Amino acid sequence: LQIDPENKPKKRCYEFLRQTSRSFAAVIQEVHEDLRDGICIFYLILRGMDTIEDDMTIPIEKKEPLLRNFHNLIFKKGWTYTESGPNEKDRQLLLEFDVVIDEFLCLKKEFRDIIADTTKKMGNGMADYAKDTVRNKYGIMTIKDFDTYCYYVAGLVGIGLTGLFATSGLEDPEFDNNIELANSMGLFLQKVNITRDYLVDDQDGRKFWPKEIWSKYTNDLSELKKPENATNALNCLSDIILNALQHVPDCLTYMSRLKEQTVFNFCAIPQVMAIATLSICFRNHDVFKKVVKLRRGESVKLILRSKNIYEVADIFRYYNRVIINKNDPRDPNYLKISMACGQIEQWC
Ligand SMILES: COc1cccc([C@H]2O[C@H](CC(=O)N[C@@H](CC(=O)O)C(=O)O)C(=O)N(CC(C)(C)C)c3ccc(Cl)cc32)c1OC
Repeated sequence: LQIDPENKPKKRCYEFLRQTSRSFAAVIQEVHEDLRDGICIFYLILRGMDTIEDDMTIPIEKKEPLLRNFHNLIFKKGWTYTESGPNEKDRQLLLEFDVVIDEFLCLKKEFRDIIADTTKKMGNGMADYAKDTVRNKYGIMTIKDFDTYCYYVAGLVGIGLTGLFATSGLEDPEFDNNIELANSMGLFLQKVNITRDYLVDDQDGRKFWPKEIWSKYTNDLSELKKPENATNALNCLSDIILNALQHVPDCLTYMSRLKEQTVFNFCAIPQVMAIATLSICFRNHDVFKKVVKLRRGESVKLILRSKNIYEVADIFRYYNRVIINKNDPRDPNYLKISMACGQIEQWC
């Protein structure tokens, strides 16, 4: 029997975690030990699938079965993926994916079932979108489409994590019934990322902003970045931010129901970063010139403050006010924005 005293595979998984996302890795490492490994492995499996979905060098004939089959591949000891493109950010993770699989197989069965079920649904959703040429050519069409896409890539993560929290015993077993709220946790984060990443996605030729929104302001999403379209660009930006803001009450309700401190921090930190990012993006033309990022000092302050629902509600109220103060009566979305912010103000 070969015992690995320091259990190197597990260490290696946390090294991958640190490589993929420094700030978030630190938050995961603080999570209660009954959930830490489950969340770390879940995160790496999702990262692996996301890397395959993002890799434009993989032909759809190979990508589709890979994604649809990923929930089985995570049970295949020794499996790795060696054909990902040269510039793929997480190439190393896929090259050593057997390490992730070994750790996944050590998780308790309830965790394996939840992770495998989430991976299966997400893999099929990603495959459906990857092969849909209409969407690839014209991007996401309707707001309903937008919510469906975000459900597959982010809502399912919130729902899967909620299952892990409930199964671990650290949160209410009934916590599992907050499917809608868990979905909102994912949709809010994903929509903020899609809003912030306008330029990066435009440069990669990807259109995530739904046509039902941008077609009110331009004939082509890419045109919004031109200086002569600045007014339409800012009003379109308000429209998609309005869409994201509608998930905030659900996210606050979800967080108000969490009991365990490290689970709360793990959930709250990305949410406060998201509302801060969204408020900085609001009516900020830099969104069409670069990737708008929070200053380091502000992020650190937010991380230190997100300790309980009162502090988190305070933070949401503050950034909500930033949006209200920047709201412009000449913006066609002016009234809807003030209504959405009014709702958030009320919740807080
Ligand atoms: C209850 O639900 C959650 C509770 C806590 C955290 C997350 C969510 O937060 C990170 C936070 C994160 O990864 N932040 C990045 C910042 C960035 O992406 O710009 C980072 O800090 O590097 C995030 O963004 N995503 C990616 C998706 C949104 C697609 C799910 C994510 C991916 C895998 C996992 Cl296991 C978790 C999350 C939750 O998921 C909804």
